[in-house]
Amino acid sequence: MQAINIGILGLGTVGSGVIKLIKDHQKKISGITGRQLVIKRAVVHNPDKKRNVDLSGITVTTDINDLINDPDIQIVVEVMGTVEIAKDYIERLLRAGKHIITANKDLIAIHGSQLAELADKNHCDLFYEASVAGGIPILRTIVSSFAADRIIEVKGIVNGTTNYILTQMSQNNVSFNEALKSAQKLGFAEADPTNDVAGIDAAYKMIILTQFAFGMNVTLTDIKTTGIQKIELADIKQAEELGYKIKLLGIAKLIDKRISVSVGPVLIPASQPLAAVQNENNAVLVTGAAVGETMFYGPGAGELPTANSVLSDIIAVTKDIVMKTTGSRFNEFSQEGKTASKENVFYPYYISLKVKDRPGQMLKITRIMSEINASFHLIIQTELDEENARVVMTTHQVSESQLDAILNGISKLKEISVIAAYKILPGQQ
Ligand SMILES: NC(=O)C1=CN([C@@H]2O[C@H](COP(=O)(O)OP(=O)(O)OC[C@H]3O[C@@H](n4cnc5c(N)ncnc54)[C@H](OP(=O)(O)O)[C@@H]3O)[C@@H](O)[C@H]2O)C=CC1
Ligand SMILES: N[C@@H](CC=O)C(=O)O
Repeated sequence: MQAINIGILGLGTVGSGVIKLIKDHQKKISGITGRQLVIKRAVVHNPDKKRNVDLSGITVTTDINDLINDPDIQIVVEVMGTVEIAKDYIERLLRAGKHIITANKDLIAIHGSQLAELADKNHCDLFYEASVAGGIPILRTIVSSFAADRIIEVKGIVNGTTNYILTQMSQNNVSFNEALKSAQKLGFAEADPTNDVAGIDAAYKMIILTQFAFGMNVTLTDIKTTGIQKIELADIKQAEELGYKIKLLGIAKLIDKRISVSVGPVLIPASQPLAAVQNENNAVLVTGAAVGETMFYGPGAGELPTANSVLSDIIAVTKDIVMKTTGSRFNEFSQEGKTASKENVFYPYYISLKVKDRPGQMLKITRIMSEINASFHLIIQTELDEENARVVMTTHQVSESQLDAILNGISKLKEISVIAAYKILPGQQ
């Protein structure tokens, strides 16, 4: 049987998983593609590192030129991370005619369009199924199964690390730092987890989902992004008492033909399927004008689930090579898009405050709210100590600009500080 020789950049969590899956499932893959997949070379940072994967038959190097200049290598899998170095390597590999598969959402969210053009020019495939929601095959599903529908909204839990941390805090009373450490040990977190906890990783994934679902390009600056670093256990518990789970949620939706994308902690009614998504699992809800609401659920991070998505890309490229159809874009959908203005994006909110010298303070907040025609749904006050109370209020629907005005007004009050202001997803608790 003819071989397809593959190069791999990175032998960490995902790279090791790719090698294991190719070894374990070779017979099935050969049966489907008519080719034997051979990992020929790997590029790493430290070639002397002990690895928990069988590397027999693979030449390990630190020099990208060993892959670029090897005429036998047809496909290169980039699972090393970074933006600028990965971009430089991939550009050189594409110019050398190698097909590229990457799990790197940072790179695709920032430079995806440019790389897709270069891939076109060189008649190469550029696929990145693993870059969004790890093991859930969401990108190819949107491309193929939603091709005829008009997508109205895509929302989901698209970061495994933060969902793992929130689950551990809520169910096992584990501290934020301890939960983050376990997520790192289990291979869910990025090499530097800052982007995970700050919501940036989820925002990158929402950029890619927005391109696939709406054909529109947005950038990080278009996305209001809030992380989970400041979430307090008291708010997680308070939300639960009110019938909600707090999850880091990405939401992309069309409002009057304009796109609104946000990432942040959101209160989800406990009866909603998204509220039941635990640990490193992800879920993406795609709402189409014709099909209605659909949900895709599965592991959003981790060695083998992510490797499975990479393998689905490898198989797609291999089939294209066999059929001589390489060079078509992963996502062909593209249209002009403008971002929705803050006046037009409405949600109810959960606002948690620390209030000193209580008498009279609530009146000041009521005044701020009534000045902009906003109203409370409920107010709960709990004692923190002799001087301070935690006041939690939920609002009726307010626009993002009204919310800004409320928070801005409160920030001018000496006695009150804002602990949290999170969207509430409408629905039955
Ligand atoms: N982990 C996960 O669950 C998921 C990860 N991803 C994405 O997949 C990619 C890889 O993630 P993951 O496997 O977790 O990362 P790891 O940190 O576990 O592994 C990174 C690998 O890349 C190598 N590497 C890093 N920088 C360089 C460099 N400059 N030159 C050569 N080699 C380099 C490292 O070498 P060495 O081992 O020698 O240090 C290591 O083998 C990232 O883009 C990530 O965002 C996507 C979905 C899920
Ligand atoms: N760090 C990411 C890995 C997958 O994309 C996450 O936690 O989701």
